[in-house]
Amino acid sequence: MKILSANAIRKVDAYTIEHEPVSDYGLMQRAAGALTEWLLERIPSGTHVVVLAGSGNNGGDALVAARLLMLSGFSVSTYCCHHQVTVSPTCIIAKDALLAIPDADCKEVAGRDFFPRIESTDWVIDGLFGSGLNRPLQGLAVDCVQLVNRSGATVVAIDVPSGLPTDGDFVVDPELCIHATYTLTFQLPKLSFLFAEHELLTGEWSVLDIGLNRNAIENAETSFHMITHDDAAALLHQRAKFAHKGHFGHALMIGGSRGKIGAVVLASRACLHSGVGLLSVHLPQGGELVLHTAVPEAMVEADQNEKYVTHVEISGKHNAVGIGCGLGTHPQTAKALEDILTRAICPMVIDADALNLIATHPELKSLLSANTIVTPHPVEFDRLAGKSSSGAERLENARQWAVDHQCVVVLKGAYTAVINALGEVWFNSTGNPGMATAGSGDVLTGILLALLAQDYDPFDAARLGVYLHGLAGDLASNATSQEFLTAGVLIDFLGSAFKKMQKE
Ligand SMILES: NC(=O)C1=CN([C@@H]2O[C@H](COP(=O)(O)OP(=O)(O)OC[C@H]3O[C@@H](n4cnc5c(N)ncnc54)[C@H](O)[C@@H]3O)[C@@H](O)[C@H]2O)[C@@H](O)CC1
Ligand SMILES: Nc1ncnc2c1ncn2[C@@H]1O[C@H](COP(=O)(O)OP(=O)(O)O)[C@@H](O)[C@H]1O
Ligand SMILES: [K+]
Repeated sequence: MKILSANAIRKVDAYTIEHEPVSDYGLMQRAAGALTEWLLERIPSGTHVVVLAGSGNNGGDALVAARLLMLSGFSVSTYCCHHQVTVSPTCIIAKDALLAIPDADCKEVAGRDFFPRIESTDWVIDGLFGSGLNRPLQGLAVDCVQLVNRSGATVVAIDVPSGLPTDGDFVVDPELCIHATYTLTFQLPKLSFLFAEHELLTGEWSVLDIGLNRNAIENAETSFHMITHDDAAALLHQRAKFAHKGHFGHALMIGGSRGKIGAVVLASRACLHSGVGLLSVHLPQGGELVLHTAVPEAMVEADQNEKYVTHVEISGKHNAVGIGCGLGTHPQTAKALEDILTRAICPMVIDADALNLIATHPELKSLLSANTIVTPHPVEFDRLAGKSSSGAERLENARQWAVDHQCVVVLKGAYTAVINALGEVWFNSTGNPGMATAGSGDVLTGILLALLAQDYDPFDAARLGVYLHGLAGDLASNATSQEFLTAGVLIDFLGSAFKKMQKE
């Protein structure tokens, strides 16, 4: 699923109006119709609704919704905050249609004295600004936003919470933006909804289909996508009837240090449960018995050192290497990492402490082979690339890093971003906060290693892997709870996640 910029959406909008039997106002009615349908299923009957309409088409949507809610029997008070001298022609049509209803309550807000009174039991429909916002809010709009935010009312933002830039192209002061309970956005998700700092502003968001032209969407250029179930399912390889374990690769997992053997155990278990043919694990000698006991399916290559990894034999027998889980950052481990990066010729996934070592030994970056997968969480990424002051800035830095190092960057989070060496970004759509628990990143590394060993293209492996990982988390939390989720439980649900991806 594409994520389009405000500008691209405007073009799709215009194309739809030009090529389909629908006018500007017709499209607005469709949008407001979808919105009202959503609202009617949720607003308790008898609720007083306050509608705030700006002077653009977002305001027009709000005015059409106000009319539809009135016709459905709701008590609706509408306030027009015309922050511009020119009001959009479609917005004027919508307003005239509202005023044509007997008893329509529609007031102009000419200053603070005209502001509505908002009760905490009210529902507010925010149609002040949508995708046309091009700068931070000022003046009366700010006062209006703050009135809404302090009211305690349930707030439904149309398309985008007013004050939030659709593409995340400027940093928003939360005081200058609507804090929506729900955001109902049209047709496609918006980039700025995917940054952690905007959760307070968007609340729970969902996408409403308003039937914009499919061809126009297909032809629109963008670097941003969301991974859907169908996208991920299409990447899954089918297994041949006569396949044997040699067809599914021999992976080498390198990790663990004293006190952190569990990380490599989790990653190894996840790898074995993700279809790998053979798995060898290289870990400090002290962890050998633990690994044999916890993961009997794996072969163990113990390091000469008891507590940390110091030297790994890299041979041609391995199809993929994973390194980093619980690895520690001992100087001798840094040397071993340098040696591995120099000699390994197969695809690699690099996580956790291996990334921390690269951050403290930047000369190692030049040893990364093309299409290596790196899986930093935001703090690890900032160590690698320098601090970012916002989610949007970190995403841009990660794109640049992927291009500069010709790597696949998996920037982990609630909407994990998988970025290829061209700077194209695919955001994951599965997963939940139950996965914010120790070791869930190790599970991801195990999955990715298994897919690489099975000869998946690294960018495909990363997209499929993050989707499966999040899906396992969703299935686990639905069957138990987010609180109950541990990395081990996540592995237990990997089987069901793969099953959901297979063709019926
Ligand atoms: N694209 C679509 O698919 C559809 C869009 N519709 C609605 O149209 C909206 C976009 O409408 P518009 O392009 O008219 O834009 P808006 O209604 O978002 O904004 C109106 C105008 O305000 C001005 N403005 C921007 N930032 C400002 C600021 N900080 N202070 C004061 N003025 C500012 C701009 O000149 C902008 O054009 C969408 O968000 C959506 O709600 C729907 O009506 C129909 C379908
Ligand atoms: N709120 C969340 N929603 C969805 N996924 C999440 C959330 N929090 C964490 N995750 C996922 O869990 C994993 C955590 O990885 P990481 O921080 O490396 O954990 P650890 O170091 O404990 O193994 C990532 O894949 C991340 O995307
Ligand atoms: K809005």
